[in-house]
Amino acid sequence: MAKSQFIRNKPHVNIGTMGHVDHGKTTLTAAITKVLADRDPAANRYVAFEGIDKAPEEAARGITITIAHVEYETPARHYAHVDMPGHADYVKNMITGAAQVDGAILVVSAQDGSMPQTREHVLLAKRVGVPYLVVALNKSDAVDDPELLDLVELEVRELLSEYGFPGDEVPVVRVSALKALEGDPRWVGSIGDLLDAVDAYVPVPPRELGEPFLMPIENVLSISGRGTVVTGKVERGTLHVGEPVEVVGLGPTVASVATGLEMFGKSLETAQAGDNAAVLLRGVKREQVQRGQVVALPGSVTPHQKFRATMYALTYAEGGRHTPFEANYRPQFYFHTTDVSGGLDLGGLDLVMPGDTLDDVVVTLGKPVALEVGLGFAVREGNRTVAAGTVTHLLD
Ligand SMILES: Nc1nc2c(ncn2[C@@H]2O[C@H](COP(=O)(O)OP(=O)(O)OP(=O)(O)O)[C@@H](O)[C@H]2O)c(=O)[nH]1
Ligand SMILES: [Mg+2]
Repeated sequence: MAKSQFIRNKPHVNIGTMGHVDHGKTTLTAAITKVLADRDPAANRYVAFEGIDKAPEEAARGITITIAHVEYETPARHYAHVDMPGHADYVKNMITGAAQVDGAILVVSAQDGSMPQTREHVLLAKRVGVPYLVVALNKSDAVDDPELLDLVELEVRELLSEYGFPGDEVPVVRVSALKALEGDPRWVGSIGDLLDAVDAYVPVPPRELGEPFLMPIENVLSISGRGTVVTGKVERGTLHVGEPVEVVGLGPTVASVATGLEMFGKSLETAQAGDNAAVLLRGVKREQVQRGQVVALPGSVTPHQKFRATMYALTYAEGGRHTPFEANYRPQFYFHTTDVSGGLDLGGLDLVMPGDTLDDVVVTLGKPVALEVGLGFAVREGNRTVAAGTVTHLLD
């Protein structure tokens, strides 16, 4: 299959949209691709609203396109943009770092102002270390009174400052995603202003290119005539076509060689930290690999079932429980890209209240996972994230 080459001629930056339900995150994502495709059709493709949150059948063709990723280019940069489909996914993905972004666009409806999930997302962004936020004051077309817009802007700046972001400095851009999609020149210009603000305000982060290669698997595809392909975001290091890798966690470690690499459907010679890559694995059957494993430099990470950790139990206002949990608690532990069930030894405590921080708990997992000291995880019940933790010592 002849593929065009991915040209790494601009810095690559990962961003995403966050904000309260219905404030226009998906419409804005579509509008950004439209405005950029109109400006530079050679570099950009318009992705309509309907094409953004759902899994396209073309997943098998453009093998790197995982569900919610959209790519686009400004004159300065190449962006991968993630539009989280729902609140629960958002919280889970943020807290585990699965959707680690270099910056985020906080979408706030100018009609409604800051709402509960706006606050919750700002708090989580701070807690998980999203370094930069840019505010899109969306639906500005629907507010006639400029003083009202000023008021909403002030309120958002205060909210940001309350959670430790530089509320006075953060760019706040008044946009209308809907009118920009309809081609209204004034509002098309507003999307341009927003992109300029993102280009200028969100720096290109240092990438850990010298570290051992690691990519948590998000998706597994079998491409007829080629073999098994795994996709995910490269967390660190670099991988060249032809290099050996191991697939680690959840079952026996699988040794393979990366015989092909792609990004957004274009072939790559080298995948590197920050890329949303697809890796073609030589001699691996589809059933041998799964979401939740990692692709790593051989010998660099090992599977473990037992570890010590620090943990923070989310409050009800942060989306956590409103009741404490007790000894013998058996929730799900979300690592990298998947849940594994396990037990929590509270080290003599009887109860953990929402809002508590625990310095030393022991977790025993039902299955081995590729673990390292410093790795973050979420503790979940059903779809709800109730706690967040960090691995401090590996035991077994
Ligand atoms: N007037 C006006 N309406 C808008 C604008 N942007 C989005 N909308 C409308 O707001 C509604 C919600 O938009 P979405 O883009 O689905 O919002 P969302 O934040 O992605 O919503 P969830 O994914 O459900 O959290 C839709 O009916 C949009 O047409 C805008 O700039 N102006
Ligand atoms: Mg949406």
